[in-house]
Amino acid sequence: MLDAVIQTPQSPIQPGTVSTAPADLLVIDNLRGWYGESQALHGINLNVRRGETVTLLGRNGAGKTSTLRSIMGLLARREGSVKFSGSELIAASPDQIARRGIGYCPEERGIFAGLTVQENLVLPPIIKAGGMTLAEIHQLFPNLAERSTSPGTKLSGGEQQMLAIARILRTGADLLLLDEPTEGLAPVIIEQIGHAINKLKERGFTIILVEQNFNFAASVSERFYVIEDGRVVDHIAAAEVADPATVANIHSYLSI
Ligand SMILES: Nc1ncnc2c1ncn2[C@@H]1O[C@H](COP(=O)(O)OP(=O)(O)OP(=O)(O)O)[C@@H](O)[C@H]1O
Repeated sequence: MLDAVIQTPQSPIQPGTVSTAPADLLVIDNLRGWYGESQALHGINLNVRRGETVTLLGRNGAGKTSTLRSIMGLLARREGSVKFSGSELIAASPDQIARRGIGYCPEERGIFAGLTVQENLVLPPIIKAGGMTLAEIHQLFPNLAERSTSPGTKLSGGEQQMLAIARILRTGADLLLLDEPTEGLAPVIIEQIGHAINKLKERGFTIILVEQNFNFAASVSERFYVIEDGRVVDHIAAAEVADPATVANIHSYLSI
């Protein structure tokens, strides 16, 4: 575990500097974000390599959702640097960011209740080649194929979550931001979501996950960043999670 220096096996990063490793799909440097006058992010530094799944851990109010929203340009004011595929996005609009290939699945899922599963699924525009076809999405989430004509109001929480993820897979986005995909779901559904995320990893998607469910996060992630008070305070590689002392430390960060 690393406190003062945040680093990954292939691309060491000193705090406040930007990695230049070619495999880094996303590099965030000293990201600060505000809601009105209130500052939520005080200097986030992290990097995500192409094909990796990285989880942001931390207590309620630590700044995990705000980090995802900042990546998408959804905070009214943000400063610092967010580089995606080498291009700076800090001044880009949410629309421009989505068109670059970043898909956001918010905690509240945002399913349109009056539309059917199929209508929800085809609503977001395809922004670039390489997205999944409807047949591939139905293979990944068979429940959605069965519920194709059901209105959003009739879906279970698990089905809504599957639909929320499925919607961004068609668009051609290659970086997926998933905010608490297991929240409020039964263990059997969480298992299905985990299975789907592992399939997406196999397909080469890069994923940033926000999770309170550490056991779930550990089953799909290569690395973890711990966020406290709008800053990254620790970085943990999956291999370290085998160490009970590391797990105890993570639980202390999460107050569980
Ligand atoms: N819309 C908002 N307006 C004002 N302050 C906000 C807003 N959303 C979040 N905040 C504040 O920003 C800080 C970070 O919140 P954030 O939602 O990013 O935390 P989190 O780690 O995702 O926690 P949670 O799991 O509770 O969502 C908190 O102090 C929170 O109160």
